[in-house]
Amino acid sequence: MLIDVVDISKAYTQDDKGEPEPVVEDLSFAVAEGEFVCIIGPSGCGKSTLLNILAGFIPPDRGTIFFDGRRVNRPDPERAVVFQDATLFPWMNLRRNLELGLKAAGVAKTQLHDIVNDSLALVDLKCSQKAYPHQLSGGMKQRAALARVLALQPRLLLMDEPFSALDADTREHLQDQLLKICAQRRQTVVFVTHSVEEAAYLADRVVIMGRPPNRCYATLRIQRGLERSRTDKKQRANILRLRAALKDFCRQVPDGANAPQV
Ligand SMILES: Nc1ncnc2c1ncn2[C@@H]1O[C@H](COP(=O)(O)OP(=O)(O)OP(=O)(O)O)[C@@H](O)[C@H]1O
Repeated sequence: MLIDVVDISKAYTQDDKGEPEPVVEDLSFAVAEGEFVCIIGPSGCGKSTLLNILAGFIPPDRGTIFFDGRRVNRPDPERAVVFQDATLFPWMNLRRNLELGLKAAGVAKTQLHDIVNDSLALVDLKCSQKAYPHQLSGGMKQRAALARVLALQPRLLLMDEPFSALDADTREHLQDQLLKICAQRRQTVVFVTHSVEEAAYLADRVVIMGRPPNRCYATLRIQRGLERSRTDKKQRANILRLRAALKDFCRQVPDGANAPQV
């Protein structure tokens, strides 16, 4: 397994005097190399917290994350993150934005040109390399943010609702582009989304997180035919199973119960 999440828990204190409120509790799952795993769950259930722990931005209070057998305890370009808002530097054109991340990662100057070209080509943005962020549409900015991260050739791509601010057509186009890139690179992805349809379309497996205080977790393997479809019978069944699991998870469940595989 590329990632092993072992019994992690995280609590936050909302003010200085209050008791820490658990956000993630005793969560375990694993992700294989090349697998696409989506995380879904109701608002506030700790999806972004989990992603930040996987990225090494924040430590869990208990439990451990292993990445390729090594304990995760700090951020690393091997585990790159794409956020909901494309955080591009507005005073730099696209090419410069991509170069900056590569320079910070210590990539040699002689390699920059080719890596940036390849990464922009992957997301169909080579023609816009001289454009500044304010000259790009929302979808183009998000593709640029993806290109910047792909340029680093991360072994794990962590994505926090990267397409949620986009219109439906752009979103579907980017989903397909991402899947194409993942197939080309055998990219491992952990992708947070609110959308059951998005999770069912993109994921090989979905981790479902329940709502506090009585939380539980389960994983669901997505069933599909040879071709991915947004509408076929298997896909409709996946969506229904995910919806049913989420509905269950938003209800009160027995304290500490860890749900079985859905
Ligand atoms: N740094 C922090 N300090 C205190 N509380 C926090 C902090 N970060 C998150 N929280 C709280 O932890 C809970 C989970 O937040 P998180 O953003 O992980 O949930 P989420 O499932 O990603 O939510 P959403 O779907 O709405 O984005 C929320 O109640 C939030 O207010």
